[in-house]
Amino acid sequence: MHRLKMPLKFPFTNSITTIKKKDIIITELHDKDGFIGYGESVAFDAPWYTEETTHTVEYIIEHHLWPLIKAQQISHPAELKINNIRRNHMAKTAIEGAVWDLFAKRKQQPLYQAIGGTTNKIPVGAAIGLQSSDQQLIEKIEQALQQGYKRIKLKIKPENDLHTLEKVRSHFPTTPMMIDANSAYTINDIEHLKRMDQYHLMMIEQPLASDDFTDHAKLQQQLKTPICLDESIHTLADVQTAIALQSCKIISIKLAKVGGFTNAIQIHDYCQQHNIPVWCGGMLEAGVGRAQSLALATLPNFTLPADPGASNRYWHQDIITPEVEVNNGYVTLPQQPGIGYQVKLPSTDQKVLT
Ligand SMILES: O=C(O)CCC(=O)c1ccccc1C(=O)O
Ligand SMILES: [Mg+2]
Repeated sequence: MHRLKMPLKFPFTNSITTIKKKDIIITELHDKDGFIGYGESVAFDAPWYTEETTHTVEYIIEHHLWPLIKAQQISHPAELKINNIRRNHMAKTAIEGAVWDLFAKRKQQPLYQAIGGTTNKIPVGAAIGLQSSDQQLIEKIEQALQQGYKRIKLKIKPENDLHTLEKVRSHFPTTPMMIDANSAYTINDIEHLKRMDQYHLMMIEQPLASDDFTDHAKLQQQLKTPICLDESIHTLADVQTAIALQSCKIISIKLAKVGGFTNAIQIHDYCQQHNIPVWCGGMLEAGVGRAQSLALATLPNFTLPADPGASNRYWHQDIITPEVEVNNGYVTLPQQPGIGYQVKLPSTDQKVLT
């Protein structure tokens, strides 16, 4: 486990918190033949998005996950038995992602192909945090469009939301645009939220609480704008509940939320069978997590642009070479085995588990 601290280029603010730096754990998994797989913990240092933090991830890996898996004999990553550890999906992803990378490298295959991806060209969008003024927000959107991003996701919160959308839409009347509330509203805001229908947004992400499938269903019934669930979705059972209750029309899948590729693929397939489009949300990932999220987004039902874009959007310097680049709104994944990028890590703060 490599422990890194990476400062963001600029603070990223949502309805709950402001992120200025990330504490990241990169896992490095060795096999007896000398192959190396990498995984990433995308947890934050506080439990505002899910219950996990960088510290709980480190603890669970060292004291529970690694002891559980180190003697397991598997011939495919889907055989990994980690379900007797409840939840802790970010910790599991940091290990499971490394197992998949190692597996793909052993097969001499790009990770995206190993998981069943069908293209290496992924449309990506830009997520823009809350800004201190509308003018600043307009400038940030303009910059992102100039960098080639084709869809814009705005963080919102109840104060000023309609006013801001009015301003943004008057500057960018046709840009594909969506908003993410990170649970800032309640069902009592239903009349207020209905007024957002006039801004022809692609979706509103997670307007209500993360465990509130019934109120999301009530809201979706009255809202033309599609609801996308993010924080509500941790398991296939969550997806089944959301679809059965019609709590949303779109689902955001993140590896870290659902405990890795095997679960993410299952969720993707279920959504595809039920005509629910999915897209790959971002977690301000460093290079390893970014490459893995983008690999996931090559599955065929990821039909909407992904969050994870260019490395240099968030980082002064990423931990992979080459860095992830965006050209004309697309990331093109390399054809090298595994994640396809070289990982370069400082040798300073690491813990060896045997
Ligand atoms: O560009 C990104 O990585 C996505 C930014 C983002 O919206 C986000 C970042 C960190 C945690 C949660 C979220 C979210 O989608 O809610
Ligand atoms: Mg979100």
